[in-house]
Amino acid sequence: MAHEILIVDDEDDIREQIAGILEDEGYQTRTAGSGEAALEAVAARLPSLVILDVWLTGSAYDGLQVLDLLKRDHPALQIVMISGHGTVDMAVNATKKGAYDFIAKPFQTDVLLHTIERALNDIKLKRENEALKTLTGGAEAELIGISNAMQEVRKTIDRVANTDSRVMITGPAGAGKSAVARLIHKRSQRDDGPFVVLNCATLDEDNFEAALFGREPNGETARMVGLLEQAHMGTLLLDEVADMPPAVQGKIVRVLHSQRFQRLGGSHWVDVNVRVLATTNRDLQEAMQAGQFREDLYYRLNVVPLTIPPLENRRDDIPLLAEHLMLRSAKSKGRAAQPLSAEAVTALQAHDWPGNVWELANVVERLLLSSQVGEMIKADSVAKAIGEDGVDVLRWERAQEVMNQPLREAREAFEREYLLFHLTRFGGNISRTAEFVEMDRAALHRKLKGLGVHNVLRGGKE
Ligand SMILES: Nc1ncnc2c1ncn2[C@@H]1O[C@H](COP(=O)(O)OP(=O)(O)OP(=O)(O)O)[C@@H](O)[C@H]1O
Repeated sequence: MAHEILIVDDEDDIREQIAGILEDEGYQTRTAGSGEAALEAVAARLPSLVILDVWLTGSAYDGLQVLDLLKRDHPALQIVMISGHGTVDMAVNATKKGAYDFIAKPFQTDVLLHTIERALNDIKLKRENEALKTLTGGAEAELIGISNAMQEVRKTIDRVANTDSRVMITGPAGAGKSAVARLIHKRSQRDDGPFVVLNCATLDEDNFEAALFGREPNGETARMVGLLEQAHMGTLLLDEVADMPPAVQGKIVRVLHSQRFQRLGGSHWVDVNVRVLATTNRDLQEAMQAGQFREDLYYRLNVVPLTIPPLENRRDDIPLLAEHLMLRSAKSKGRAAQPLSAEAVTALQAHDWPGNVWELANVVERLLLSSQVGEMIKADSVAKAIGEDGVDVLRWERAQEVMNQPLREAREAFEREYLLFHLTRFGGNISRTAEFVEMDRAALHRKLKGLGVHNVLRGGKE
């Protein structure tokens, strides 16, 4: 995807000259002749980078003030300053205020191009580092699997990744839907743009629209840039899209049609260029029939349907997945990976994995942590690691305690243990737990609160 660069200079011919140079290099450009026009242009649509003249005659704001204002609202925006009267002081001041670099006029074309390239590469690196940091949360774009089902999934990815088609990824919790979405982004020409995830299951209705569309500043709150805008030139994943509140569903249909929207409290239109992918673990046909999911949104999102079967229906994938997850765990824990014996792999293949790859990842991590360095992992350790969740939480002493309580308290104690067990099993993820215990997410939240175990979720993933 071509990067879009905003050029801010009060001199028409310099603006045009820079725009010409950049367009020849394949960049898209926009121009602004004053500080005010620059602020408006950025508010209308976030560019990849801004080239900003320090001296803006006839403007209410000079370049350094514009720099301040842009950095305040968009800390990650890269800004390269230019000036005809560059002094070292000015350059130092600008970089202290957050400018990426400072170029003195008259500048050579290759200096300008090199600086821009460096700035854009830095953005990409930063994003990759962020992705790496969340590696254990599933942010890598790697898809292991040799089963027929996964080969089909991979074929579909190959076919659609490099188009702008919307893809609806369906499958049970932990099957790898987000992993597939990341791979689609990684393989697309939007690869150097952002990959932004909107988790529809965790946002409450009141904050949903602000998170998605952003908010103009008012007396109390600063401007907030929504996820839709953050995904400009990249991909937005609507994770667990069935949980999107009905009012937002209607709004997003319009955005998908027009690629523009208004921030909350705002009146101007923000144009975005975003590819949208969605995941769901619910049957959307059913949700539509129940009046919980809009038909028009369904048809807009379901351009390419892609289904990931549960792990128990593709046991061929388990050996390679286990090995991959072992390496991943070992890396994140700073330990050496431990070899799995053939019997251990067979034992892993025999289990049904209701929590799918998440559960497999948990068990593999437990095997790693409980084994001695260099020790071959055996089948009985696997059986123990799989069963351990239950033994850990529902301990016999506690069961005896429960037996001595009146029914109401015993039931509460059981419910608490039961839900904690499944929450632990699903890494603190409410949506996945709710799906497994067959409860509505909101009802599960209320139940946990009622049982006084809501706090264990703090810091847990949703
Ligand atoms: N085929 C795969 N190859 C490698 N890693 C995988 C694969 N499938 C899943 N994973 C890993 O397993 C974990 C769960 O996968 P992911 O988050 O993509 O599942 P999901 O279906 O989106 O589940 P949920 O919506 O419940 O989070 C992640 O850490 C992911 O990286």
